[in-house]
Amino acid sequence: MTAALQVRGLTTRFDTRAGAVTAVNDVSFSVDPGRIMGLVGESGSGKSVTGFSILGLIEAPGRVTGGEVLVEGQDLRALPPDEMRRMRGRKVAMVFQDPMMTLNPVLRVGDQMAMAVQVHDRVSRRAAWDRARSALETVGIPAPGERLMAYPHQLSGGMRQRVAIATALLHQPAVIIADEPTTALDVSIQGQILAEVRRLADDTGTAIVWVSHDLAVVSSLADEICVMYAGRIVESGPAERVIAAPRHPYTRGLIASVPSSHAPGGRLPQIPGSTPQLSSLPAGCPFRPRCDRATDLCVTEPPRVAAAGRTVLCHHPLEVAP
Ligand SMILES: Nc1ncnc2c1ncn2[C@@H]1O[C@H](COP(=O)(O)OP(=O)(O)OP(=O)(O)O)[C@@H](O)[C@H]1O
Repeated sequence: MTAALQVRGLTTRFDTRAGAVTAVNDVSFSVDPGRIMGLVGESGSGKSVTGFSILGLIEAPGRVTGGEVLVEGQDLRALPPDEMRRMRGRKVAMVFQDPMMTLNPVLRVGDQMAMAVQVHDRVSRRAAWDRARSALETVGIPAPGERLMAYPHQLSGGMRQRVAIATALLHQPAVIIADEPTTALDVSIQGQILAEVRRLADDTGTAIVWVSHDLAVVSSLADEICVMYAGRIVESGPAERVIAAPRHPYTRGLIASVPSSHAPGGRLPQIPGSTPQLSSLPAGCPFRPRCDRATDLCVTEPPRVAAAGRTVLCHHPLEVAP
């Protein structure tokens, strides 16, 4: 099976006053059709920059300096800018934390979704509205005909985010990059949307990259997980295995700090220290100053991939029972 999305060696740098920083450093992963990949890590780890880099949306002072982004086998980075624009929205779509990044406040939902259809496809207005209606149905919006007539401000936050997801679905893209789309919503609405997203991946075969700092959300939704730290993927693998038996000390720390993994009222352990400044990363392993397993080797040598079948960027990965 051709992967819906294959990212190889993606590297993105920003030229800042403090010097050049590598916000995305040799990132590789692939997502098959209908699968959901959760990209997790603390704030500043490079998740959003990864998403924007895939979509070719990095602007100065940033630049994608290397790597390949294959969508259904086609390298987006090799496309001329106008073809890349055509791919965006059609083959690869993005959903943001704030749905108003996608929605136009002065247009009815139906009008703007129909316009989004007609940007790429020459179909009648009627056919475009029909497609908008069925996209709303796909994300579980009740009474879609009424919602099409509404303006965005007449909808609840959860409903607006569903409309943004439906808009991303209009052209049946191979890949959707969703950047913290449920973070601003209350927990029950978030749960409903996550269930719809799971169903739409299964039903439509769209591959989804779900960017989140919230490991609890990602573990309930994703098939695979990639954990980012300081611009690198430090651990990746099937979601249930990564959660049940993390091998990177950073992943273990993230899991331990998820509230649901503890008795109510108990104090949550936090990973000591804070995320490093990309402009002044320590030599060796960037996680070393926060790691209780670090040795002299970690001070001098950057870690390499240390496990077969599962990526773990660590000199001293945790052992797991076979
Ligand atoms: N416009 C920019 N100029 C300079 N550096 C940038 C810029 N955008 C991002 N960076 C660098 O890239 C790093 C990663 O940012 P990114 O937004 O991808 O983090 P994130 O993991 O998505 O965090 P969050 O969850 O807070 O959005 C930042 O810490 C910063 O060093």
